[in-house]
This record gives sequence, structure tokens and C-alpha cells, in this order.
Amino acid sequence: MIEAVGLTKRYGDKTAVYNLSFQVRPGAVTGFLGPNGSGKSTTMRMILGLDNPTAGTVTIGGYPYRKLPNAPRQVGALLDAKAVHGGRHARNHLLSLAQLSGIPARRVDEVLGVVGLQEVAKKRSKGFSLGMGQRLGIAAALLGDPQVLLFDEPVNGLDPEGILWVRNLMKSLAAEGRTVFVSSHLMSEMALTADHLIVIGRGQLLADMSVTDFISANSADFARVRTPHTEPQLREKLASALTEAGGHVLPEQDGALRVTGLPLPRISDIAHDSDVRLWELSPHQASLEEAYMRMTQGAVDYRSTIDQKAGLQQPLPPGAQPPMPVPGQGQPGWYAPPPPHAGYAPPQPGQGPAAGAYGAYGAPAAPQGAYAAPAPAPAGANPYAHAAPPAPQAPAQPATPPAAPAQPAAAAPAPQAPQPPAAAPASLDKAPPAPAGPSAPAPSAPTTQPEDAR
Ligand SMILES: Nc1ncnc2c1ncn2[C@@H]1O[C@H](COP(=O)(O)OP(=O)(O)OP(=O)(O)O)[C@@H](O)[C@H]1O
Repeated sequence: MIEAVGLTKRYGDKTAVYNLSFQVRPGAVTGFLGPNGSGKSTTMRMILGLDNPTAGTVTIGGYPYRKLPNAPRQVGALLDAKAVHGGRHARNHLLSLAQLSGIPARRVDEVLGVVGLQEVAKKRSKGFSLGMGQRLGIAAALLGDPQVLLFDEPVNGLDPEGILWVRNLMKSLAAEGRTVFVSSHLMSEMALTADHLIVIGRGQLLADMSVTDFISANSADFARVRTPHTEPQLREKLASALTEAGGHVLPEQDGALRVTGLPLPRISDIAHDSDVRLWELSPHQASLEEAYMRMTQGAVDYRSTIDQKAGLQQPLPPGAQPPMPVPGQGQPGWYAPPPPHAGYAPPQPGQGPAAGAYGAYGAPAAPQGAYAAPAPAPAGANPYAHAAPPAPQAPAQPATPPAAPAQPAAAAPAPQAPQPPAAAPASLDKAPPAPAGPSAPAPSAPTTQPEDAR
């Protein structure tokens, strides 16, 4: 098990991770989600002892990584697939990692087979595609047959077959009782792969719960109701009756009604009492992606602005119309508008979440729901309220990911630590607690500088 308690990391003025507490348990795939720059890689580096926490602790099986007996054979990681010596053959790369950890050479051939790189084992990795590099990185992580595996964006650059393979690999590793912690930006993939999610935003915990709970907690379930299109008055009649009964009714583009706030049997009863026939009454739930966007929209650091292309375009002559869009190709000479059903539109700074035609995913447009994205904490109270520090040092390449070799002497059982203060769903309707100071146990740890080894 991986356990973080009050984990904080500052790089100079920049707080990359703040007071993060969570557990990653064996026997499940735990997805690690967060917008760009939210601190996922920093957290993973601290787990692997590549960065020192400014405060707090993180342990694997009860030990900080650097004190873990036989660490390279207990923990395997893929942090950066490009962190390989490009001039080495794939096999030699793995062989050198194996030798450093006392792993027999035959294991190298085994993992080359597992990741499907046998054919290119004697090829220099600098000629590898992105996907092949990812496979080589995964092979390195598997070398030691470790109980604990960390993967930072493992499906980056993989084709659909490769993505499916990684998904099945993660699941089978977890099914064998291993601890699998995997970060990804591909929500659809996480929905299929992960059992549990840890979501962070601006270095702070936003959610620690099962995928199913996360989706239902961060999305409003709704019902689609369709009345016979031949009798539009029935639709109006039903909409009024449902609204009167306390439901929230919005029109769908195809003429159906999207209803929130009433259970399906109640909708059915109301329709029956109103003498309205139904052609459809179906339950719906937002996808993980929608739920994730909804939760993290308040914690996104990098947003695109509309490109004004100032001075780059000839102004249209008075009365002239812009060129007609070409279906599927956007508008010639113009940037294509976002797709009409994209649902999520990033809110402008200072505004609440963008409401689509029906509000954000059928939920109230204003972030008042129990799981609305937290409002920013007052300036001064929260390290993230500070203006961005002057250009943080460009992150250097992480050190070669710890090749994790094989079945370690079972790690000492993790001392049962107190349950970390995982963000309880109910607390998420409020602004994050003003982090006046780390509240979790914060054993002294060396304060590191931006030039920390990565
Ligand atoms: N060595 C460093 N020195 C200074 N700032 C750093 C360093 N490493 C990370 N940061 C900053 O810490 C913040 C968190 O970065 P991190 O790479 O952990 O985020 P992330 O969630 O992994 O992002 P992404 O999804 O884009 O990979 C960022 O603002 C980043 O610029």
C-alpha cells in the first residue's frame, strides 16, 4: 500500500502539492487524475524518493521509498518513457537495469515478451516510436515483478491495440493483488481501467473514491422522457406537470425532455395521471469525463483564450458574411467553433462553470451542488491564490525510473496509519479549507529547492 500523509512540495514560491493525504490499496487499479500542472508527477516522484517532500510523508508498505528494503524489487515505475539511453539496444537497457537490481537476465527476455518488443530487442531505443518507448518503459517497471507499480501516463502514444493491452495489463496486475497507481488524462480509458480514483487540483485532494461513486457524486443523474412527436401538446402538458411536482425540466434537441429531481417511477406516475403517453423513459448518467470536468473546472491552470488573430485577418467588408463552414472541416479561414454538443465550455475567470444548453451536464449551472468544484480560497489563505511565481525552473527530466525488480522479501506490513482526511464528498461544496498550515502530521523533511533531482 502507498500512503501519503500531509504531503506538501514547494519549489521556491510554487506550491506544487499541498497537504495531500491518500492511500493506494493493493488489489485495485487506482487512477490518479488532475489537470495539467496539478502535481501528479511531483507526487509520484515523492513516492519514489526522487523528490523530498517539503512537509508530510509518503510511504510504501510503511517505509519511505529510500528506506524500503530492496526497493527496486518491490516497486516498479514508469515515469518518463524517454528517460532511456537512446544508444542502447532495448534489451541492453533492460539488462543494465536488471543487473543494478540483481535480477537474472532471463527476466529481461520475459518482460520483452510481455510488452511485445521481442522483435526489436536488439534495436537502439532512439529509433523507437512513442508507443514502443512506452512499452519499453513498462517492461522496465515490470522487471522486478514488483508488488507496487506506478505508471505516469502509460498509454501516451499507444495505438488502440496498445491501449487495450495496457488496460488489460493494469487490471491483471491488480487482480494478482498488486498495488497499481496510474495517472492518465484519458478519462474514457480511466473509466474502463480504474476501480478507484484519486483526483487532485492545484496540488490538493479533490476526491478519493470509487469510479462509480465519483461519477454519481459529480454528475446529476437525469431521465430522458419522450412523448409522441405527433402530439406536441402532450409534451407541454407533461413538462408542466413534472415542473409542478418539483422536477427540473429542460428540452433536448431531439424533442425529448431531460428531467432531473424526480425518480423514474414518479415521472411515470405523473405521466399516467396527466394522461400523457410516453415513448421513452430512460435513466442516464454522465460519463467519467463529464464528472471529472465538472469537478476540476475550478482547478484548471491552463486555459485557451479565443485567438483574436489581431491584425492577421483582413476585416470583412461591410455587409459581407464570413465563409460558410464546410461540414467536418470547420470554416475555411476561420477557427472552427467548439462542437455544439461539447457540453463543457471552460468558464471564464471569475465566472462560475459554463452552463451548456441544459446547465453543466444536466446539473444546476451554478456550482451549488454538493460536488461543485470548490471555489478558490481567499487570497492569502491559500498558496495557490498567489500570482504565479516568476517562471519556475523548467522541470528537468526525471532520473531513470526506478526499475522495479522482482518479488521482494515481503515488505514489512505497513503500520496502520490513521485514515487520511480524504476529501469527503460532502465537503466539496465548500471552498477548500484554507490551508493555513499543514494540518496532517508533517514529519520534518528536508526542504528542497527547485533544482531537486527529478
Ligand atoms: N522541479 C521543479 N521546479 C519548479 N517547479 C516545478 C518543478 N516540478 C514541477 N514544478 C511545478 O509544479 C507544478 C506541478 O507539476 P507536475 O508536473 O507535478 O504536474 P502534473 O499534474 O504532473 O502535470 P501534467 O499533467 O501536465 O503532467 C507545476 O506548476 C510545475 O510547473
